[in-house]
Amino acid sequence: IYIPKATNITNRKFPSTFIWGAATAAYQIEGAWDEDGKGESMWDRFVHSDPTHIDDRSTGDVACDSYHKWQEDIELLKQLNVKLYRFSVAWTRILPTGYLESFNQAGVDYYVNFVKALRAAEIEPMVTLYHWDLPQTLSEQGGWLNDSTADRFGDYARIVFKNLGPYVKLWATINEPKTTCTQGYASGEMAPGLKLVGDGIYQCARVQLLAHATAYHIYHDEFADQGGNVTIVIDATYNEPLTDSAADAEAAEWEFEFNLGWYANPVYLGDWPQIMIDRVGNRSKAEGLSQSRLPPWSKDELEFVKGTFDYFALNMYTAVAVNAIDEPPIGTGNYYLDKGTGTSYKPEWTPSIAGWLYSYPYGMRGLLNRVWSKYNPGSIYVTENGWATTEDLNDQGRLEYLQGYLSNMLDAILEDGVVVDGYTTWSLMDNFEWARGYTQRYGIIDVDFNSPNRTRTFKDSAKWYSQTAATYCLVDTCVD
Ligand SMILES: CCCCCCCCCCCCC/C=C/[C@@H](O)[C@@H](N)CO[C@@H]1O[C@H](CO)[C@H](O)[C@H](O)[C@H]1O
Repeated sequence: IYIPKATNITNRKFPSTFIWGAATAAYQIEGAWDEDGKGESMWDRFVHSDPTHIDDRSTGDVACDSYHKWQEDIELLKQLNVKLYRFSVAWTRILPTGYLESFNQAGVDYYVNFVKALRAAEIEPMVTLYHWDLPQTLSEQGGWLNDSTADRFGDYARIVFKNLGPYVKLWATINEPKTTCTQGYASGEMAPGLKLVGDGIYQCARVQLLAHATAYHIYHDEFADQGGNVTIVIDATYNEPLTDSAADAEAAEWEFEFNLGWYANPVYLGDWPQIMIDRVGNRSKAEGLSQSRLPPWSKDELEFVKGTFDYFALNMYTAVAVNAIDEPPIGTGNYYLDKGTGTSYKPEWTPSIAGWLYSYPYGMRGLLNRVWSKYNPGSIYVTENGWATTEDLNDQGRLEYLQGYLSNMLDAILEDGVVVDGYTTWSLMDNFEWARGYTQRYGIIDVDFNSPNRTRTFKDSAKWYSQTAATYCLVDTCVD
């Protein structure tokens, strides 16, 4: 793949208050899948039950071995000059079955030691409570289709808040609920591998939002004295109309609402986006259903979910070109048909080795502006942003992607007045990339998965990022 040089990189400095960071997730880096009392998660079951679920037949059983190498990881963060580390807690280390009776002190001790060590290194922990590794026991009872999973999530969140809370000020409840619902409960590409693209996909969204709100209220009702901030992590694309037509502009708006709005609207504004209520409702009715496949909220639920944010956590990687299409035929209910849009990528955007990820740096500025003006969140953290490559220490393509996206982020901050307080690049190091196994690398630090030691080596992008985090400058020399 030819990757052109990024152009027009700003030589202005980031504000001195901006926080540079890196991100990971428990299942993708920890390994030690059954050690020290940890229970089985739905990802453990997914990879073990059928190796063909994963492109290279690999697992996260060992991954980066960060469960044992966490002190080394903190040294890497220090060398990177970052002041923020976003990582996730494995639910099954704390509650191996998801139920309180299975409480595992060793899991709590592990993470308490970890956040204490981060603080000692002057690195702020940003803790994600759930990054896709649901306890298998709960998954067998319906997982994110079962309303009671929201209560189990509350039980788990309370334990983590109580024990880690003295050391943590930034919390994220659930990572990318949309990806779980679309790929775990609809395409079946991710755990738990279900294909419920008509109704389960919508119920999954509802239960995850209830779980998020449950944790948010527990924090603010019971642990307000800790003074931290809680939100949900939502992933989004920048949706650019394919052409200048009014129809494509409207389609891009629908695409936005059926993706980001699906999760952000209930939390930031209240209720599902109106276009989803209308389109799924009308299509459900035409299918002869008595109720919309998009489950309506009760009045109490609406109030419970609305306003459950202290900042906006945004995962942003790619842009998508959107076009209007003829109304899809009524038949079997399907989220993708409900959406009523066509998606593609523009030829001038640069492809990565991941089929879904194209580089269009302006998309970062465009999306930040949209999120800022639509949801008025007060503060945004970009909690994931990164580039897929094969294994390569000379990752100039990643460096240029990050430079371009961060340059546009700075334009949003300085030119447009968007408040972006911090950034955690995806990822600190190469890791288990879900259904892609180890075939796609997102780390700025290389991990040698063939060595028992899981040797870590700075790539070119990590060298550049550590300089940037130290100087607040994306190029060699900046003006103040
Ligand atoms: C002929 C062309 C057809 C084009 C079809 C276009 C379809 C557009 C679909 C856009 C899909 C965007 C999906 C984006 C998903 C990401 O936000 C999500 N995968 C990111 O999740 C994080 O990914 C990281 C790297 O993949 C990492 O794995 C992390 O754990 C995730 O949180």
